[in-house]
Amino acid sequence: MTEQNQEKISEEKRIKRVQNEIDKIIEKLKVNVSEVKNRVIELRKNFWEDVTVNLDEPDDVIETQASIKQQAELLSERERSHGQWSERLKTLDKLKNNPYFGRIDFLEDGEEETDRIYIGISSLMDANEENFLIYDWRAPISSMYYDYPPGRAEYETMDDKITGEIKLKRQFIIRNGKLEGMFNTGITIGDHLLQSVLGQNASETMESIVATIQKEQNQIIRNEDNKILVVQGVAGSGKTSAALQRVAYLLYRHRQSLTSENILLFSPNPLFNSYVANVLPELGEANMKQTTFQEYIEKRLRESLQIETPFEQMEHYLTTRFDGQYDEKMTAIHFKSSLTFKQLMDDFINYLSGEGIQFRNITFKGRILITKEEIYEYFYSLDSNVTIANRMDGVRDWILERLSAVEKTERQKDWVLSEIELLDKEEYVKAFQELDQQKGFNDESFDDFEREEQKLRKWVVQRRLNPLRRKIKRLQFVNVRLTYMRFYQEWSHQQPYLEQLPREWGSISGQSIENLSRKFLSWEEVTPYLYVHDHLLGSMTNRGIRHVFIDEAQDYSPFQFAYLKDKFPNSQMTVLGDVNQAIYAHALLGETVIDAPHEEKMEKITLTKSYRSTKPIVEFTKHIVDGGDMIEPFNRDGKKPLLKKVKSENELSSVIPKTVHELQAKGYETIAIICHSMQESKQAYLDLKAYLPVTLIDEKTTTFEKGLIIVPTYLAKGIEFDAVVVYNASQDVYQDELERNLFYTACTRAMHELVLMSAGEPSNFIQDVQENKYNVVNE
Ligand SMILES: Nc1ncnc2c1ncn2[C@@H]1O[C@H](COP(=O)(O)OP(=O)(O)OP(=O)(O)O)[C@@H](O)[C@H]1O
Repeated sequence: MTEQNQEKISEEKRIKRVQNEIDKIIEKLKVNVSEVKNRVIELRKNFWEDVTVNLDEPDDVIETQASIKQQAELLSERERSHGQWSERLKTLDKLKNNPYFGRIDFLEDGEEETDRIYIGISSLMDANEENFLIYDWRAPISSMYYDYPPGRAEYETMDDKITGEIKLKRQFIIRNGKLEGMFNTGITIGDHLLQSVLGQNASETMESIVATIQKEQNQIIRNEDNKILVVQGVAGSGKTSAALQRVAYLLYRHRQSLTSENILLFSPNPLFNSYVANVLPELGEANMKQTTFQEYIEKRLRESLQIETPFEQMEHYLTTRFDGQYDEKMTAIHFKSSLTFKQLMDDFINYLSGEGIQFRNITFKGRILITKEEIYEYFYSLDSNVTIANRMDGVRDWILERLSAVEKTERQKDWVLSEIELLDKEEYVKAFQELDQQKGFNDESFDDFEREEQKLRKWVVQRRLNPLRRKIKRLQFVNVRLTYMRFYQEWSHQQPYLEQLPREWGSISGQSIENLSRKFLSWEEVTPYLYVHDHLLGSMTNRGIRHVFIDEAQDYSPFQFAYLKDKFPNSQMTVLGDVNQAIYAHALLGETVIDAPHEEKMEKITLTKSYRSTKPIVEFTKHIVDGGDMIEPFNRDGKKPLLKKVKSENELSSVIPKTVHELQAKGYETIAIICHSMQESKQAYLDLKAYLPVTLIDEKTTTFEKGLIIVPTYLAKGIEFDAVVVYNASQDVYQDELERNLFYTACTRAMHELVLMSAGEPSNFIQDVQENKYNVVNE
C-alpha cells in the first residue's frame, strides 16, 4: 500500500472517529434540549401559579412585581438556552456531514510535539472536553492556515505571538460525511480545490468560502484595528464573500459583546439582499441586519414626499441621452452629490440657526391657535448656542403647553356638547371605559350628571385634539420643505456662495424649486434634504450598530457617505467597492468613496485577482476598463467570449433563443440576458417571451430561481450567473464613456461563458479589446 493510501485510510478513520464523537454529543444535547423544552412549556403553562399575586398593600404590589419579573427572567433564560442548544444541534449536524476542510501540522518553537490542527466551520471538543477535534476557522491558530505555506509561521493570540513551523498543510473534500479527496498544498490554498469550487454552476444564493479563503481576503476578514477599512477589489475578487466571512469572524471574536443585531450591511439592491442571505446561516451564525441606502433614507423622512429611486435616476440618464437637458441634469447630480454641496448645506444650516426657518400655523377646527409668526418668534428667542434640533424640542413643549390651555377653554364651547349628543352607543361605552381606567368614575358618580358631562367634555376635546398633539410631537409644525426651498430661492444666490456654484445654477435651482413645489425629491436631492431635515428636527444616531458594511460603495456619493458616517458615529466601517463598476451618474464625473481620503484611522486593501470568471473572460473584460492591466485572472479554463453580430435589432429575437438553447445544452442552469436599462429589458422581454421561458427582473424583485432571466445591469450588481448574454452590445447602445463601467459590470457577471449580441456596429468598448481575446460570428 502506498504511503498516500495509508494516509487516506488514516484520515478516513479519523473522520469516522470524529463523527462518532459528534453522535455522542448530539445524543447528550438532544436530552438536554428536550428537558429544557419541557421545562419551558411547563413554565409557560404554570406561569401565574408560580407567581405570588397580592395587590392589597403597596408593599405587596412591589413584591408581586418582583415575583413576576423573576418568573419572566427564569422563562427567558430557559428559552435562550433552548435556542442556543438548538442552534448548536444544527451546527453539529453540519459538522457531521463535513467536519473539516483543512489541517495544519504545527510545531511550536520550544515544543517537542507537533500539533495537528483540523479546521472546520465550528470548534468541537471530544466528549470529555479535553482535546480539540476541530478548531473553528476563526480561532487565532487557524489564521496560519490561510496566511502561510508550509515552513515558518506565526499567529497572534490575545496577548502573545506564537511562532513555529508548519510541517504539513492539507485540504479535504468531505461530502455527506465521506472523504472524497485530500491533497497537500503549497503556497496558496489549493488551486485544485478552488478550480473545483469555481468550476461548479452558479447557485441562486451565494455560498461561503471558508475552505478556500485566500491570504489577501483573510487580511480583510481579520482586520480589526481601523475605524474605516476600504477594500478596492476588481470584479469577482471576493469582496462580498470576504465581507460576509468578516461578519462571521467578528461575531466569533466578540461573541460576548457583539450580536448580529449590531451589524448592518448596506446592499446595492433588494435582489442582492436575498442573494447573500444564506452565507451566515451556513456558517452557523445569524444574519446581520440588511438594508439598501434607499430603504434606509425613506424610513427616516417623516414627510409624505414623492422620492425618486436611484434606479429611476439611473434609468433617466441612460435613456434621455439626447434630451436637451441631459448635461444640465448631470451637472446638478454631480454638484448635489459633492462635499462642496455638503459644505454649502452646513453654511445654510448655520444661517438657519439665526433666521429663516419656516413654520406652520397650528390650527384646530379651522381656527388658527398659534400663528407661524408666533412660533418663529419663540424659536428665535431661544438661546442661539443651543442646536436647532434641541431648540425645536423646546418649541414643541411650549406649543403643547399652550395647547393644554386651549383644551381647557375649548371644553366649555357649544360644539363639544353637540358632539357629546352625537356620540353613538359604542363611543359612549368607550368613553366611560377610558374614563373609568383613568379612575374618573366610580359607581356612585355615574348618577352625577354634572360631573358626567364635564368628564365627557374633557374626553371629547382630548379625542379631537389628539391627532394635532401627535403632529406636534412629531414636530410637524416645522415646514422643512419650504425652509429647504429657501436655499434655492434666495440664500445660495448671494455672495460669496455664487462662486462655488456651477454656471447653470440659475436653471438648476429653478428646476429644484419646481420639484420641491410639487413635493418631489430627485434622488440626488434626497440626501441633502435629509441632512437639513435631521439638523432641523434632530435624528437619532444609531448607537446600537457597531459595524457598518457598505457593499458596492463606489455607487455612494461623497455626500451620501458623509451622511452615513454622521449617522453611525460609533461604528467601524467596512467599505467595499470597485471604481470600475461605478455606474451612478454622480460617480462618473468625480472621485468615488473608494478612492477618496478619509480623516479617520483607515486602511485600504486592494484585491486584484478575479475568481468569478474563467481566464478567457477576464482576459477580455480587463481590457474594457482603464487601468485594467492590473486585473489578474484566476487560472480557470474556458471558452473565449463570443461576439454574435446580427444586422438589425429585429433579428435579436430569433438569434438569442438559439444562443440560450445552446448554452442550456452545455448544462448551464442560470443564464442572464443583461440589458443596458430597464427600458431595454422590458422590450427584450416582450420580444423574447414567446420563444423562451424567461423572467423579467425589476427593482422590486427580491429573489430569483435557477433558469433564464432578463435584467438591467444595475440590478445584476453583485450577482453572478453561469452564462451571460449581453442583449445588445452595439455602438448605438454603449457609446458614452459613462457607459463603459456599465458594460464592464454586465460582462463581469459571467462565470463560465459570455456571449455579446450586437445589432449593427459593435460598441467601441469591444473594439478596444485585442481581436484575439474573443471570437466573432456573423449570424
Ligand atoms: N477564496 C475564494 N474561494 C472560493 N470562491 C471564491 C473565493 N473568492 C471569491 N470566490 C468566488 O468568486 C465569486 C465572486 O466573489 P464575490 O461576489 O464575493 O466578488 P466581488 O468582488 O464582490 O464581485 P463584484 O464586485 O464583481 O460583484 C463568487 O462566486 C465567490 O464565491
